[in-house]
Amino acid sequence: MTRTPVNVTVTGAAGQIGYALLFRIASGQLLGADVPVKLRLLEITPALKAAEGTAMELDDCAFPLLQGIDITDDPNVAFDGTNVALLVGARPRTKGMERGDLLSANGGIFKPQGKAINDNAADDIKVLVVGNPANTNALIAQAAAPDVPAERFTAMTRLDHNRALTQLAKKTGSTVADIQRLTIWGNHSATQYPDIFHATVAGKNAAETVNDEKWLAEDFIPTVAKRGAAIIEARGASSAASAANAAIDHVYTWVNGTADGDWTSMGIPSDGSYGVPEGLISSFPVTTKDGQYEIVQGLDINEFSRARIDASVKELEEEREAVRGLGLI
Ligand SMILES: NC(=O)c1ccc[n+]([C@@H]2O[C@H](COP(=O)([O-])OP(=O)(O)OC[C@H]3O[C@@H](n4cnc5c(N)ncnc54)[C@H](O)[C@@H]3O)[C@@H](O)[C@H]2O)c1
Ligand SMILES: O=C(O)C[C@H](O)C(=O)O
Repeated sequence: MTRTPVNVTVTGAAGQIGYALLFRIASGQLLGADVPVKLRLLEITPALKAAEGTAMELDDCAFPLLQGIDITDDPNVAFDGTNVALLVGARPRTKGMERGDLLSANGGIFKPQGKAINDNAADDIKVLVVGNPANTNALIAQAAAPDVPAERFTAMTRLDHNRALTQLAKKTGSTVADIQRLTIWGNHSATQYPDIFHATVAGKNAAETVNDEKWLAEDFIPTVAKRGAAIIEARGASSAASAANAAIDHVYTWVNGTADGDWTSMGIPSDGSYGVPEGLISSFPVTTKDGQYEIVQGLDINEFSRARIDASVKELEEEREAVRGLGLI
């Protein structure tokens, strides 16, 4: 039976992440190896020609699942009938900046895009915000889309999750496949909290296996939280292939489900769980099934974790106040 193609919109399609992302979407890695896709590429006018070049290369791959590519600088066209929207297009930070420094530069992009999603997208729209500061940009887009269920707007902390998996695997001499139930809490920023207290390595509690609070506080957490800056320092440009990979992972897991007994991390609107004020888009441990996610409930949060979750949530509240002040929500 022929399946109806899923419309996938990628903003910032001519950028670094766009280039690493589009070919993987078209090859079936975003939604599944049997799901045909139509791509919509949104760019600013001066970058349309570059986006056309990428589309030519997509054509030249002859991907069996790719059933069309539209390129536009009009958000209303880009989000028309869209089922999955990847909001990547935004200015990346450069050396010495924090992601929050991008609030006013990038915040203005997400309000009109949120409105265009509200007015044009398909009823089952799922949105992933990658452009930084991702959590608060997701909040801005969501606020501009009152007709779309709030929980469809998510922000990417899967890159942080993947970074934490690898650091923990290295420390414990295991592989990432041995690790389950790791959590990123809070903001995709230097205040984020990668939590290993509920994680397992080969079935054993990760924090007990590591048994080294100094490493946790002084090595693991800062390495994960500041990895984006370390990549910028090393590459002279922000992460691109690993960010695209995380975007693929985020949507694939949202649509296709988490493995039994495991969970993942997603930036999602808080329902008040774990003391995170309702409505803030904060990272939580989530399970997914049938295209829906649920926050993992009932985890014991120790003092070490509580202080760090609270600090990141405080930053999210400050960002929310800042964008309120800018009239973006
Ligand atoms: N959440 C994460 O984990 C994560 C990881 C890596 C990068 N990022 C962020 O992703 C964003 C993109 O990074 P990049 O390296 O691809 O940047 P880039 O500069 O290479 O590309 C950005 C693209 O967005 C386009 N763009 C700008 N305004 C737009 C608009 N209004 N509509 C559509 N397109 C628009 C630009 O023309 C450019 O082609 C940055 O904000 C970066 O900080 C987030
Ligand atoms: O750090 C950045 O500015 C880019 C991205 O958010 C990352 O985490 O690599």
